[in-house]
Amino acid sequence: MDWAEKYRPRHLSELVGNRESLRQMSEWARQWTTETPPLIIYGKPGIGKTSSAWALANDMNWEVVELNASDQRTKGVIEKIAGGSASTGSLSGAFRKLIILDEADNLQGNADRGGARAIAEVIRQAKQPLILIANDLYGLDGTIRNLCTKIQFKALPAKSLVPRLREICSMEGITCALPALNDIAEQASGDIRSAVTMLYASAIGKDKVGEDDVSISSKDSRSTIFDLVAATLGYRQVTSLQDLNMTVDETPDTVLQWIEGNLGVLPDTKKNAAAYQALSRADMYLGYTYKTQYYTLWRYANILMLYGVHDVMKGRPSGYAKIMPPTRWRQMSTAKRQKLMREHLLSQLGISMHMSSASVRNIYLCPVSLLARQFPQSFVKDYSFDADQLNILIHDPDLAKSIVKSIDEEKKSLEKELKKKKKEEEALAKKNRTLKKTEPDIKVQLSSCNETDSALVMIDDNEKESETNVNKDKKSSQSTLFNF
Ligand SMILES: Nc1ncnc2c1ncn2[C@@H]1O[C@H](COP(=O)(O)OP(=O)(O)OP(=O)(O)O)[C@@H](O)[C@H]1O
Repeated sequence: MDWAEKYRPRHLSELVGNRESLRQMSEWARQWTTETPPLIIYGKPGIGKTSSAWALANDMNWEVVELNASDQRTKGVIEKIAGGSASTGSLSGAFRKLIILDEADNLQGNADRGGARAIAEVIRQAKQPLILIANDLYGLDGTIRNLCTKIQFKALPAKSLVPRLREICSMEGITCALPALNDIAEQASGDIRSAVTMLYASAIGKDKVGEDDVSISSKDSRSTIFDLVAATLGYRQVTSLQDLNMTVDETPDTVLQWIEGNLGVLPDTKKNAAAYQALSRADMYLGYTYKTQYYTLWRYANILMLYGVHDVMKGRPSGYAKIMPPTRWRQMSTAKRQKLMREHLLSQLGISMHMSSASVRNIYLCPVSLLARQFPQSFVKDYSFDADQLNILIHDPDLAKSIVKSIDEEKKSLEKELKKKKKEEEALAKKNRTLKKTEPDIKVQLSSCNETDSALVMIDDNEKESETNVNKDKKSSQSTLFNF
């Protein structure tokens, strides 16, 4: 068994980091009733989302049913598992059954004809605790997203990974040099699964793991790109930048973005300009390459970006460099998320207005925004918008947040009331049923009453008869004038 699986945390207390998120999960589970909204746990891969859901179930002594993207996750299937009784009464003695919908951002992919809204309805009615797990919160359908309580899991800083790696080493009975552990933790970029797997790969067949074992075993592109960028910027001395570049498993345009992202602002403006000029020339060669499909030109791009920038940086004292992935990528991923959100909103509006998303965007977005500003509550209710989506239309994040919050609260209290009413109705129906059950006894009693009544009547009649007889007798026994 690989170590990532072998050392999967079994209890919440064994998980590293994200303490506040774990506390919220535990609180949710302890206070769970059929009225509690399901959870969405979201965040980067390999940081403990799935493990925490399993660990929670273990801590609560709940059974687990996990539905992955490969399973058929139709409305019918989820309904079958999540519906039914609120307690399992299972053979294992578990009181509840935690349903885990992993990769929930892919839920609609294989949904049945009812689609996401139907699944949302099933989730709303679920009689068992339910946790949805996703990498991208906005990959989830809006209706489903708005139904759930959201908990974010964040990637962990390298320093919090090292103790966990050390713990695994001691459990495996191996020694690992601290710089090697630091190296692994740095390279993992907050992904614990990747850190544990790297440690496993470095330690195969060894009792001791040194720094060299890590760099040899980790053919991870990020480790060499860090080296390459550090060497290009003059923080590290290497014999040949070109040779080092050959070992990097990245295309030249990615390397260029890494160098540009870590260039920073140099105090000497002339040097700054020269570095950017080298990058710009390299970029031109990349353009020629893609235009002509003549990949020999890559070499020119590489030489220009590596040696061009290195030449400017000459004389920098070597030492520690904090090399980071280009901020442009982070901005791009935020922009991508916003784009996804916008597209989803336009398609929702388009469906209700019977037109394409493009028409809504190009022609009607302005009047729709004005309407949304006038009637924000109706928009949120009709389209199940969350605060971010409403904000796209009304451009007022605080107002959007407060409107969505108040509607959520209203919805919750309404649902509570409905459930209360339903419970009352159920109780009344139950009472009626028990009354009906006891009715035949009453009938029996009544019929037996009738029988006694008739018996009494009979007795009465008999008595009357006997009375008349007696009377007759009396009469007959009485002496009359005729007897004499
Ligand atoms: N917080 C953590 N503490 C300890 N180990 C962890 C933690 N997070 C992840 N791991 C290790 O990584 C492995 C994978 O974790 P898990 O499946 O929970 O990640 P995930 O966030 O759900 O990833 P994905 O989104 O890819 O499913 C675990 O088996 C465990 O070995």
